[in-house]
Amino acid sequence: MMSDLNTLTIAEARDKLRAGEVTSAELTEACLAAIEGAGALNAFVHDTPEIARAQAAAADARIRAGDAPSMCGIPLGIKDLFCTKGVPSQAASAILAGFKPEYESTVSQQLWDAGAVMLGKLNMDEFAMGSSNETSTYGNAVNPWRRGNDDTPLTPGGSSGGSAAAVAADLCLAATGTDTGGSIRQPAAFTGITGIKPTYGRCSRWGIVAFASSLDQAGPMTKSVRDAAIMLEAMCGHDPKDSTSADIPVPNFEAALTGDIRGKKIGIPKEYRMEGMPAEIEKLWADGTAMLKDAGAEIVDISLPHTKYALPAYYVIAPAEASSNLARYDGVRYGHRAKLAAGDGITEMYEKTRAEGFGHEVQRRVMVGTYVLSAGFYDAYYNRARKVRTLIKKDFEDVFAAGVDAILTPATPSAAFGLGEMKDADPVQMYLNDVFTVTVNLAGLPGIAVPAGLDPQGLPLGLQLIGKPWEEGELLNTAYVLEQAAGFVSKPGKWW
Ligand SMILES: NC(=O)C[C@H](N)C(=O)O
Repeated sequence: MMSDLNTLTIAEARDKLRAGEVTSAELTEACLAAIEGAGALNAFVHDTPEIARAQAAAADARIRAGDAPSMCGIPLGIKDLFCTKGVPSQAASAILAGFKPEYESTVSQQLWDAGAVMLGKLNMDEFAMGSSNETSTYGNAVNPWRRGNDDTPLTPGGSSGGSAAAVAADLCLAATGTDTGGSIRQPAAFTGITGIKPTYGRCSRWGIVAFASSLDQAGPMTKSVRDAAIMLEAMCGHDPKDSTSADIPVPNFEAALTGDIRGKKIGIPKEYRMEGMPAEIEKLWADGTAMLKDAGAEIVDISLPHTKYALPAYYVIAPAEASSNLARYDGVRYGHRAKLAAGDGITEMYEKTRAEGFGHEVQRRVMVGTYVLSAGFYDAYYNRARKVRTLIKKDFEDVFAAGVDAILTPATPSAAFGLGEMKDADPVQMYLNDVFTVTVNLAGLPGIAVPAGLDPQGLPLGLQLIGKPWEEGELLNTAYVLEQAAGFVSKPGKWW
């Protein structure tokens, strides 16, 4: 058996599987062994080796029979936010302790139908609320990257931190993530991997635990842009069970990777040049711009004037929707119910259950959300935020209407930070991580993070490309050009 099969990309593994050079069973065992040796990363929170071995055997039979879709036999990790039938699906929350869904999310079902293999469930921020994975009931996942020889543990980002850590550390070939305000792109950037949030409506949200329904989207987290194209195609498509899922044909995204972006217009938005932006982020952005220019793209300065209102609008709209979505966790239907004292009634049951079951960040969002939706404040906060959202969307529409094909920005305002460094600080500090990513969710656009360089301490940095709605193929192709030009091949040194 070849060694290090877990380090393969999806595309490499697919070609070897089809050529009969490896089996899915071998790939799966390599990943299971890698997971077993990576407890220190706390990336996988429920392993499913029996399911993995059975799916791998079925995939091998399919491949032998000549029926090998691209994802067939590929071992994956699944974010704990996806409901997986009979397998704990807790959204990293104590309130869903013991919850094993009776059904499978549409996205994960599509992956299994395509022959992919489930290795287990991945750590995340509780209900996807956070940017460091520190709000998880399982404790945080750890970034496999370190600053030089400094062994300070770093965050893998959030909320899809377990997915990012697992892919970066080669515990799986790829993973699913979800992105409400940056949860795929920020952890991808922090761990040197690729993550795409497709257009809102591309992937079905059915069976994915809801956080903020008008913003949530699923997407792949992978070791390359090609892998993102392959896996995204298997994840998206119309689903009548989700009314927001779009009935739009799914193209062959891999075929879009021509590497030719000559004549494409790339916009550089001046509002993303924040005051006090670290020099390494400035440099990364300038380098990325030069790479696209060298590849034949036309670089244009653009303005997205309402950008500065995006973060406040997001942190009104997302909590508002969360407070409504999370009302269902009441101690009655599933998950945790608090022990009651004699004389406690239903109100005490709700109060105690929710106080015990939800972590602090989730409680904060439920309170903020309830406040901004309350009768006296609805117009001042929620309605105003919705109007701002419309303006942000229009900023992008205007730029695309003027001929811009894609927009280049940094993915995050910094490299990965130390665990614990921001946790107890002002929550707004944590929210600032999302400053470059939330606009994309508010406007419903596709956005991709591509690793493009290292900071002076050797940590990965990512660039973000934002595309036109439903043009993921074009976006992936531009990202592919950036990836090839940046030539990011670094891997974290193994310490775990
Ligand atoms: N879910 C996300 O996209 C993460 C974002 N940082 C949030 O806390 O809302």
